[in-house]
Amino acid sequence: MEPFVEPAPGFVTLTPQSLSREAFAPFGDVIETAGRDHFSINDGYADRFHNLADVDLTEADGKPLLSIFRARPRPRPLQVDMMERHPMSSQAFIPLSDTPFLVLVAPAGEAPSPESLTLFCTNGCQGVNFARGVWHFPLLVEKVDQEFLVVDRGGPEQNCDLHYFADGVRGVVE
Ligand SMILES: NC(=O)N[C@@H](O)C(=O)O
Ligand code: NI
Repeated sequence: MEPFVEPAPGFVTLTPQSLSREAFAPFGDVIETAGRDHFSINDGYADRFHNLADVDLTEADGKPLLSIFRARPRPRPLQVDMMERHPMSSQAFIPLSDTPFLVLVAPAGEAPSPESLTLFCTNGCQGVNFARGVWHFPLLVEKVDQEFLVVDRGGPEQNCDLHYFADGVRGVVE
């Protein structure tokens, strides 16, 4: 797959905003228990926070996959030179430790511009589910390796489009 090449170099410094269900709604779901409906199960010995994300994995007989990613911190300042998307499915990242991480996204649709990037920081108790086609930068963990439960789609199709900016954009957190 030939990567897209952004015609005009962009240069933005990205400042993270706190992740919230409302702010992230254009990009997918926030996976958390705070403020979410739940009901008692197992004779009262557990609460079920039910159906927290739109898990969209069955396009063209896709197979739901459950994996663990161990992400390592990237050098800072981060040169954001690309974004990716999955046109056939959603992709969820649920942290296995209560450590904040960064989430860099752009709306689904045409190739992202530097100006269309939005950077979030989680509170350590949140995961995210990228809706189908939403542009995102690969996992951005802060200072230490961090593991995530990942729920995404398996199948023979090419389900990962890459978009490269012309000269990259600098930013994220120094
Ligand atoms: N490459 C891979 O399996 N995962 C990416 O899609 C990602 O968003 O981390
Ligand atoms: Ni991805």
